[in-house]
Amino acid sequence: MSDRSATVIGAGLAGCEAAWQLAEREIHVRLIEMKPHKMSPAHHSDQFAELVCSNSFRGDRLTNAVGLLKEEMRILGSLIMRCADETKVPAGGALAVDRDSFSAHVTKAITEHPLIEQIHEEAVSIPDGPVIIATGPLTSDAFAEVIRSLPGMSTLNFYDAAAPIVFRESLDESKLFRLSRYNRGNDYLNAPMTEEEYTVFINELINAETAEIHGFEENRVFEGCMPIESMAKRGFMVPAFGPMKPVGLADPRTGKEPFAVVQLRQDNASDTMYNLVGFQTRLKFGEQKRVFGLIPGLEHAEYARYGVMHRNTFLNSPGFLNSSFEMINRKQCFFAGQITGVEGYVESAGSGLVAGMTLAAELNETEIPVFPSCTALGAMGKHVSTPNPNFQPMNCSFGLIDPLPVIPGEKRLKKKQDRYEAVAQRSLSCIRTIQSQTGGK
Ligand SMILES: Cc1cc2nc3c(=O)[nH]c(=O)nc-3n(C[C@H](O)[C@H](O)[C@H](O)COP(=O)(O)OP(=O)(O)OC[C@H]3O[C@@H](n4cnc5c(N)ncnc54)[C@H](O)[C@@H]3O)c2cc1C
Repeated sequence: MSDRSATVIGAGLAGCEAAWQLAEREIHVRLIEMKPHKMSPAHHSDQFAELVCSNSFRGDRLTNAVGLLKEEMRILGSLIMRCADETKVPAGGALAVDRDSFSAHVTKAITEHPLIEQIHEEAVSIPDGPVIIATGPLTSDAFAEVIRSLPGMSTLNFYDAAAPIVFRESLDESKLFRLSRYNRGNDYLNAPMTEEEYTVFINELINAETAEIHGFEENRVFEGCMPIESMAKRGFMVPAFGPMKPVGLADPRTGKEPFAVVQLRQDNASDTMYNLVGFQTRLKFGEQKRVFGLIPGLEHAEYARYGVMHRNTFLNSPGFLNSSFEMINRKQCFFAGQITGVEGYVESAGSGLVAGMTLAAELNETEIPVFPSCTALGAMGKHVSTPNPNFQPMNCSFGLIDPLPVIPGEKRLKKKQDRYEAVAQRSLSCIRTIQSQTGGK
């Protein structure tokens, strides 16, 4: 038995992946999971790596960022990807799984690993020594309080109320104008609307389908941050006096204030993503694309992240975690999964993989893997560790991964799919190098 050991708290997508990566590198793991004694409001099975909602791991092509992420994880020996591939069901270009079979495969692999010991209890303190905390978006209340009191912790969020974020290159900027309200600079992109356009938009908005509110997500939590569709339901002009107010935003092309305006604010340092200011929403994702596509300039908008309003415990990670998901103030204490500010099953497992590999290397005193931000795994690490006053959980997207460099004299690839393919190939070659330098069994 190995004399090097670590604790992993939470046997979800991230915790199982982290435990596996550690154990495969000869680290003895104590895996603490509160199920089945205590269940979060969304967990129902006694198996590990439970999929609490959809059975889809989303796109599986390399020209899709989450498809690239999956391939990186496969190369690095991911347990979650192996079990997902073993239990997949037909889903076109996506990877979907038989959820019970998937969880059963993960549970069996963890249970049969000789270096993983299972402890079925609720963690109510953080143990001394090397640890990875992966208790997820529905971390138990008592443990959330423990996390909240950690040194260096600025905020622990319990709800996620975010407006959609769109890729700049998908906007028709000929219909937008750049201006900050009252001429205080040029920081915002503004989509002006005529009265007719506003009327059509509001009618569609109030009739659009919204996502279901789970029993544990009481309505009252959303009062301080009202969804745009709820404002519109309160009165036709309410959005136009709220986030869509045109005051101080005269369109430079007409010299006049439009009837209403949608403001878009830069969302990342590389200026590739913009969020719709004040547009937090519970609309279903397809409805967001349809209804927000009525905003001039957003007809063909592609979404880096749809708006959401749901229960989600997550850290204000920038300044608290580094890009390997390790606490800046406490060496060998890592976080992994949705709690770090990544979003989605695959992203959660991916962060568990990075945390597990990194902690194993620290304990084994071998080369520490460094995931550059030209890879999907590295881009997620960069997202959670880069200072950002609007920090919000994010799915993996090409907007987060370093774009191809501009080489003077060389033509930029015209087609987006070709650019994504080139980004993916660059990333996979980098991941193969990391695997050859740091790989487990
Ligand atoms: C309601 C809901 C629906 C979602 N739907 C989707 C979806 O359809 N698709 C998608 O990609 N993502 C979805 N997500 C987001 C996210 O991808 C999943 O929540 C994902 O499971 C996160 O993985 P994780 O490992 O971080 O957490 P989890 O998979 O939730 O694992 C955390 C584990 O920690 C355990 N735990 C919690 N507190 C303690 C404690 N104190 N001591 C011991 N154990 C503890 C829990 O029992 C759980 O097993 C959803 C999230 C929620 C909340």
